[in-house]
Amino acid sequence: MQAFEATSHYFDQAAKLLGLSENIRTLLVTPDREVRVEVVIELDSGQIGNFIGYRVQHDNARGPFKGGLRYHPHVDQDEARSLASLMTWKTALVDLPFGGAKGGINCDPTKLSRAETERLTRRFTEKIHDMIGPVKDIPAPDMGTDAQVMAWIMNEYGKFAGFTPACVTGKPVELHGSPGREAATGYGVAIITREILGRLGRTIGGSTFAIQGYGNVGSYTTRFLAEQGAKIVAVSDAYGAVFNREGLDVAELDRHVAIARKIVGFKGGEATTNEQLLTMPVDVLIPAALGGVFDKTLAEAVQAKLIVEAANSPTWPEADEVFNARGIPVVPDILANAGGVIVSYFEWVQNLQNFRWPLEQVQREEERRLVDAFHEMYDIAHRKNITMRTAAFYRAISRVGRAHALAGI
Ligand SMILES: NC(=O)C1=CN([C@@H]2O[C@H](COP(=O)(O)OP(=O)(O)OC[C@H]3O[C@@H](n4cnc5c(N)ncnc54)[C@H](O)[C@@H]3O)[C@@H](O)[C@H]2O)C=CC1
Ligand SMILES: O=C(O)CCC(=O)C(=O)O
Repeated sequence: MQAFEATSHYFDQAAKLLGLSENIRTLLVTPDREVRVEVVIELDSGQIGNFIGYRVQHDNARGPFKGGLRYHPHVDQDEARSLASLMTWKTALVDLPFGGAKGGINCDPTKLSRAETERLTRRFTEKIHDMIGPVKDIPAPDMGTDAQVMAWIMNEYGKFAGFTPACVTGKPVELHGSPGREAATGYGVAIITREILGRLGRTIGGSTFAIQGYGNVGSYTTRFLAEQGAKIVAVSDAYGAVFNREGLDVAELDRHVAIARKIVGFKGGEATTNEQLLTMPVDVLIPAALGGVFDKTLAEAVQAKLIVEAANSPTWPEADEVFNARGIPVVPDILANAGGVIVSYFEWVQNLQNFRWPLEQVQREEERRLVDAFHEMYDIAHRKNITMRTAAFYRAISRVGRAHALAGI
């Protein structure tokens, strides 16, 4: 099974409950537009570097296409299609006036210099500039990209369209970005974790956590949970993992990562592996790195009592069934990590209005939207006796379906 098939499987589970006809299901599941471009740059060595970039625009019934750009060696058309579809359901679930898109470049950003990354980003923007823009499609950061990459996109896009900060979100705060966007996804994961634990009669302070991935999402999630008294017993990145039964000192860990650029070598815990981290006996397991992490075998070995999907698509459908059968609740990606796109929406609004919101307002509004969406989803799941994932898709599909019906074809 490939990524888009997995996302479509989750879509189908909820679409059946909604009683949608085959034609409407096809309309909702099929991407609107898919672009694949060759991106050729000169490498620092003087050699030519050939890369392939993608942008998939899934659905725009509720507003402009919206979604991140990923720089990673696994990026391909199918992954972009799957992630674009997830963005449609994510923006609808938290009721943003956007559709869904996703894209990226098949490359290893850890092997590119800053100058090479800039040339790659500018050339990719040049290739797709006619399909993006503030009322068409608004990219944002995802794995392997950050505020600097977004600044280059804004600058390159401006060469074609004039000064247009709302063409991309997740920009540096000094360059029309929003306060709170960098931390927004992790901040949201911590809020959602607090809410689900509350529903289960538990607290962040009384729970242990293992977190896979220590990039933007994983590290901010860890910090916000630690601030609320969480015992973080294990974290990992692409190079390895660290474990401390008594709880890691997160401030110390951050000091180590700031210098070493990786978790490996941190003295405040024992070295361990990603595989061990995923099967540790913790209260809450938070995948915050790649997709496709949990297959059936791993799902059977997981000992956590709750999973909060900070990463996109970490769970294959057969693993989802195992978690369900084992009574392990899974908070789905399209809600758990929606804080990022919520604050992207605030950034877009601020850019369109040439106005700046303070951080407190951004965080307050992010929290309100997430808390409302969480309890709405949780209540649907409870009432209909379905998983939180199916309830989330159910709510999102009904909103997108209604928009299509009202707009007409
Ligand atoms: N950046 C954002 O605002 C949002 C990101 N997401 C999702 O969150 C996930 C992480 O994204 P970011 O934190 O932005 O990426 P990032 O590039 O900042 O960090 C990725 C982290 O994952 C680690 N990693 C990579 N391969 C790994 C492996 N095999 N095992 C363990 N760790 C591994 C990397 O070393 C790094 O620590 C992705 O699934 C992304 O789609 C979702 C919503 C918004
Ligand atoms: O902030 C955004 O527009 C999208 C972030 C993203 O790619 C995601 O939520 O998966």
